[in-house]
Amino acid sequence: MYRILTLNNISVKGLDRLPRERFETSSDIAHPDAILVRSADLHGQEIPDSVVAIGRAGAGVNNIPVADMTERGVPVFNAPGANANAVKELVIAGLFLAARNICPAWEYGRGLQGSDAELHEAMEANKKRFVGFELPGRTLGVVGLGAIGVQVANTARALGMKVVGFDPQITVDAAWALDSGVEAAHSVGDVMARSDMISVHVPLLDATRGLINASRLAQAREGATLLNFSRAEVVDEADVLQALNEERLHAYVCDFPSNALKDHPRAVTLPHLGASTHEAQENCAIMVADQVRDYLETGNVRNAVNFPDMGMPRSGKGDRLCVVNANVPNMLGQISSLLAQHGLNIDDMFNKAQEQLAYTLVDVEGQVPDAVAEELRAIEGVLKVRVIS
Ligand SMILES: NC(=O)C1=CN([C@@H]2O[C@H](COP(=O)(O)OP(=O)(O)OC[C@H]3O[C@@H](n4cnc5c(N)ncnc54)[C@H](O)[C@@H]3O)[C@@H](O)[C@H]2O)C=CC1
Ligand SMILES: O=C(O)C(=O)COP(=O)(O)O
Repeated sequence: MYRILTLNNISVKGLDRLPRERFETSSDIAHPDAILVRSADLHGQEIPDSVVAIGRAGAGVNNIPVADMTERGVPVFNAPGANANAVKELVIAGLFLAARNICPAWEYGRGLQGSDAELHEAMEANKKRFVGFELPGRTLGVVGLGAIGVQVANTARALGMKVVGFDPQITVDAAWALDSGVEAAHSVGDVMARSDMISVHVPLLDATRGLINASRLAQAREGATLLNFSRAEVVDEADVLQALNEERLHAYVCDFPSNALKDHPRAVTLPHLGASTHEAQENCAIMVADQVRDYLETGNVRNAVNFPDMGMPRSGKGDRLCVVNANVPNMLGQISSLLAQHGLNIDDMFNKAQEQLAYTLVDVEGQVPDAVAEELRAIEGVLKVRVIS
């Protein structure tokens, strides 16, 4: 029986992928084999030694201590693209919110008082305060052309916008998926300078913290709109507030309220709703539950941010050894010699490395005694050993 600790609401459609006879899932489990999580912050929390996998039912993994998990030989899975449409739809809504001044106009409408005739007179007299602009012909700048950025760029093109995009590490798949009318910018500053509206879709990393700051905002067009549905920290909040107050920015639409921002008349702060659709929650939970289940039951890896993708069919004759080790010379040699010393014949073997870590699947003929697994664990550089019967 595998024990899965769930933090946050994980869609039941995902949990249903874990058969009850082999998986116990609960928000209260001691010594779990795996953790399923959404946005709960695991930094500084004790992650039990029993944990061999973490699944993030979503895209961003900045709430998980990935480097620590890598050192422990624990893969961190996510669900790339599974919530991209949901985020894209909210970003497109954000373009309209800003372009047509919908939030302040709605607030004005709600604040009207008097008879219907008085309301009518007041609104007709005041609607000029909320005159907006239309999207066709305007330029949207997209920073980060991954799963979400590509969809935002393509939809903006379909709405008649010009689009410029910047992503120094765009994948071949993303480049193929991108509308051919999207123009390449050569830096974030270039995006800022060429765009009427800018939307940021990068992960939160040391390199992207404060990516949009005073100097980048100084490169933006007068009256530009900034949208941030990635992470609050990607944008320097004080610098954005200053740009809003100096009316250099028309609006800031984001998914991250703060005390400084939430009441600003030209900030729209949604409560981290980007992925909050039934569809996205289900897609993410199903994808990540399948991946974690596969890893626990077969050792195969799909979509781990810190492990190489690996799949090897079971040879069917004996146990499977899953060894996570440092990516240094002679690890495979040591593993196979130790198995040979104990008379364990290797039936099939697959090894792949990613950065400082390597992962090895070994199907042996017969069973791997506990003592052999312990000897493997004692090899310097071996981080994790599992035996799957
Ligand atoms: N508001 C919400 O509810 C949600 C927020 N997100 C956030 O959006 C982020 C992006 O999500 P996806 O598009 O699914 O991820 P992704 O991994 O498919 O795309 C991210 C892209 O950003 C690019 N990138 C990294 N550093 C960059 C830089 N300095 N300049 C330009 N591009 C850079 C990468 O090369 C990659 O192509 C997530 O990491 C997460 O933080 C994701 C889903 C929901
Ligand atoms: O997928 C992401 O990165 C998100 O930010 C979505 O977060 P959530 O799962 O809605 O708490």
